Amino acid sequence: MGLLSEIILGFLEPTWVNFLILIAILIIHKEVQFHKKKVNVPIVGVPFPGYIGAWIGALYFVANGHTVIKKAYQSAKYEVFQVAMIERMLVVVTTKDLINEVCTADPGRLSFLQTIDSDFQVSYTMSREVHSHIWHVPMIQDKLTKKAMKSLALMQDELINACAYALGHVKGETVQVNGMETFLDILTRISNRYFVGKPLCRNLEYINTAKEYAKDVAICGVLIRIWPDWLKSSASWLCSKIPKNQMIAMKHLEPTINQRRDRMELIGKKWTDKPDDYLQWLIEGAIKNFGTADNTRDLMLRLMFLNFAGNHTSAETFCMAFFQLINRPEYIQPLREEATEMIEKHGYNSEAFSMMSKLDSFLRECTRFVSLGPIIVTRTAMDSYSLGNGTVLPVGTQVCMPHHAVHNDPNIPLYANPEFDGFRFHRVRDDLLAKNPNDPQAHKAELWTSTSTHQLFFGNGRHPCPGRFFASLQAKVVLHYILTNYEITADPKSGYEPHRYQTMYIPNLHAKVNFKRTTDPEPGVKEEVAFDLS
Ligand code: HEM
Repeated sequence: MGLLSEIILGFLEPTWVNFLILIAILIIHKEVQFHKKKVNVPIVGVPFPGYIGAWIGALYFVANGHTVIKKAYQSAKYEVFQVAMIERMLVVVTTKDLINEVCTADPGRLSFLQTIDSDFQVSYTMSREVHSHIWHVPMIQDKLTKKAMKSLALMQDELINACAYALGHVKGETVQVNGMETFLDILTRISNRYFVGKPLCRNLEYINTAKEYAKDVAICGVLIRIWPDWLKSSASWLCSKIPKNQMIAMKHLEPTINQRRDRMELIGKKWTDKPDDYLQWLIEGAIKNFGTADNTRDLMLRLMFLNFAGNHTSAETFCMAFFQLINRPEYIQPLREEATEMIEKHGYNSEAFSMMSKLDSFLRECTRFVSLGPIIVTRTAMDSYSLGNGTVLPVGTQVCMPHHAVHNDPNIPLYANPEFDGFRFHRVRDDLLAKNPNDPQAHKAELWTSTSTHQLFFGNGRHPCPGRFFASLQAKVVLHYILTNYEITADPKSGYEPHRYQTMYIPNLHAKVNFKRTTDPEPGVKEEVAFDLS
């Protein structure tokens, strides 16, 4: 064996010396990054200036990121500040003008895609191609939203089955479930009814893979990005779950894709009852873009990207709102009454749900009050970028905005009283309607899906979430169904406050909820669930 191979193999041994070498590499790498991307604004959350202080600050930030950012924003001392994280510094802008500037900046200079690339290490996790040619993204807003609005019956059908399966369908029976796990199951199944259709959306192995994907990508993104480029490929060995899940997804999707391609070739335009789901739009999109849909793996990766972008975000948001409802049961009755009134008036369709102003307000208030993290809309400087106030961001600097602090800022008139007020946004619409009953825009003011410098939950500017209309409709439909068919009660042993660490707020993953079915099961659902379980 050559000397070089012996040295390399030596490094693979799990010894203390090798561990210390790795830590040294990590520290040197962080130091180099720190100096290359030095921004001349105050660093908050560090006990004292300098290198050691930044390390202590970074460790403190893991547990207290939310308070560090909130306190810095509330102090009103800084237009721009930065925080130390383990793998990098992060710049935060606080004024309305700077927030607007970053949101609307030229993506070639302050890039969203580069942020996704470095945060989730796309080349090692989701594949470079899916990320560099994103022809599948516009379909979310164009086709998926329209399809969901038009065919609510599909959502209802999947929901009835998923709830019967997860929450029980026997009248009078109480089932206790883990909230987050259950909502992730239900919402992933519903989304996949629109992504791939039946029967795949009820295949337990496929759904499990679709659920796991986002978590794996997020974890692996962190595990890989902390290392210098030359070590990333080796670090990606730690992430064997992603290729494994891609293989499982391929196992389930390939036969369906082949079958659809064959039918398209054979029947062509005369195929009148062809599926109308995201997978089909992908196949047709590939043919339109490249003249062929032969690259099955590419189609699978794009579909899994959709699962990455939509499942956990929707489930965490829903769960977070649900836990707040559990803490505030006085909202249940008014929400039920409004839903009944709107469905009686408009029928069970997307219009009725779009007119449930109290429900929309409640959901937005939950996401304002708790949220999924302290920061949002992170952008990476592609060249040296001067912000409007003169702050220079060197190449590679990440800049973001403190949306949770903004959403709780009493100086913004809409949030003058930042305490929880579930119908805050409903009243805005009500006031507008009282002033001008014929104003068709009044119903659309300050909706949950609105985006602005003071409503940043779904992003704002160049890259607002294209899935937000789908996610909003889905959350409303699911919440309405649960409120009309189950009695919900808190588990006295569970806490419903979110876990908060670094730049993430996650609903309490251990919290349980009791669901008591109050209505008879829908016809046929019992048999269908039994069949799906077999
Ligand atoms: C409540 C659930 C959701 C939340 C809170 C959420 C949040 C966000 C946010 C904040 C952004 C913008 C990030 C930025 O500007 O930096 C975003 C982008 C995105 N979201 Fe969502 N999202 C949700 C649901 C969904 C769903 C259901 C889908 C797909 C069906 C989706 C697909 C995407 C995609 C593809 C982007 C990137 C857009 C682009 O490249 O311009 N999201 N999401």
